[in-house]
Amino acid sequence: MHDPGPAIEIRSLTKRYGRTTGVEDIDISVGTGEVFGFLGPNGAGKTTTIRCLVGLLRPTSGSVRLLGHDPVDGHRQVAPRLGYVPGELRFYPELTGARTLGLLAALQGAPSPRRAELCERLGLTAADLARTVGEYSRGMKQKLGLVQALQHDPELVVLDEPTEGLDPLVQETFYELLAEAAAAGRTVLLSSHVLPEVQRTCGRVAIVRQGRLVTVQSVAELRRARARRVRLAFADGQGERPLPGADRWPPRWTGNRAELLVPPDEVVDALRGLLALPVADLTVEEAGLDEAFLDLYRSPVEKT
Ligand SMILES: Nc1ncnc2c1ncn2[C@@H]1O[C@H](COP(=O)(O)OP(=O)(O)OP(=O)(O)O)[C@@H](O)[C@H]1O
Repeated sequence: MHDPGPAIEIRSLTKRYGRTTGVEDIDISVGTGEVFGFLGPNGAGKTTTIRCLVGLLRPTSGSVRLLGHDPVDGHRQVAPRLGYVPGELRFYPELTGARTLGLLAALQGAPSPRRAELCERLGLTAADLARTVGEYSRGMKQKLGLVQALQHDPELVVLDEPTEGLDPLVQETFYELLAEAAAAGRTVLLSSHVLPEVQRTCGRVAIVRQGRLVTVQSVAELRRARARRVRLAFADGQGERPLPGADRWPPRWTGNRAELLVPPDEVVDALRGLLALPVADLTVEEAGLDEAFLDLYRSPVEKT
C-alpha cells in the first residue's frame, strides 16, 4: 500500500522575533491518522509553532511540511486539505456568519459539504448565521471557527486551543467531532491547556517549554512513566500521623485518608514502610496526565 508519509513534519524549527526566541530547534513528526496533542505552559511556543506550520510565519531556520508540502509555497495544494482554528479568532465584524463561512470556503478553495451539519450540531442556527459576527458572543465565534475549519472535511486539522469559551455541552460535541475525525483517519494536531481533554482525545503528545521540546510520548507512556498515586485509609480514628518516607512522598490528608504520589520504581519501598501501620484500605493507580504534565512543566529544560 502507498505510505502517505507524515502529515506534519517539523524539522529543527527555530523562530525568533527579533531578540526574543519563540521556539528553538523543535522536531515533531505527526503520522497520518494521528490525534496529536501539543501542550506547554503560557509562552512556551505552541502558537509560534502552529503559525509556522500553517504558513502564517516564516521560520528563522529549519523547515515545516504539511501533507508533504511547504505551507507557503504549496499553499494552493494544502489549503483545500487543511482545517485550522487559530488561537485568536479574528473575523470581519460587519459580515454575517453565513458570509464569513462562504468567504473562508473560497479561501480554502474547496466545497463545504459539512457546513450545514456542523452548524446544526454545534448549535449555530439560521438566525445566528444571519447576524453579523460583530454581534457574536465569544462562544459563537469559537463555534464559527470550528465550522470553518471542518466544513470542507479536511484531511488535516490544526486546532490552537479550540475549546476556549465553549460551554460543556458544546465541548462534548467537539469531542464527538474529534473522535469521528480520528475514526475516519483524519490527522489532528490539538494545542490545549485542558489536560483531561488531551488525555481523552490524543494518542501522543508533545510538550514544549521555554521554546524547547521537552518530550514526545504517548499519553499512556507518559502516565506509566510518571508517578503512581497511593491512597491509604487507616483503621483507627487517629487522622493525620507521621508517615515513613514523608520527606520523599509528602502525603495529602483528608481526615483518616492519605494520598501520596510515588515514582514507579519506589512504590514497593513506599508500601513496605506504610504497611507496618494499621492500614484498612490501600490502592495504587497510575497518576493522571495532569500530574505527569505538571512534573514535566517543572523539570529542567535540557539545553543542547
Ligand atoms: N509577535 C511576537 N513578537 C515578539 N515575541 C513574540 C511574538 N509572538 C510570540 N512571541 C514570544 O514567543 C514566545 C512563545 O510564544 P507563543 O505565543 O508561541 O506561546 P504559546 O505556547 O502559544 O503560549 P500561550 O499558551 O500563552 O498561548 C513567548 O516568549 C512570546 O512572548
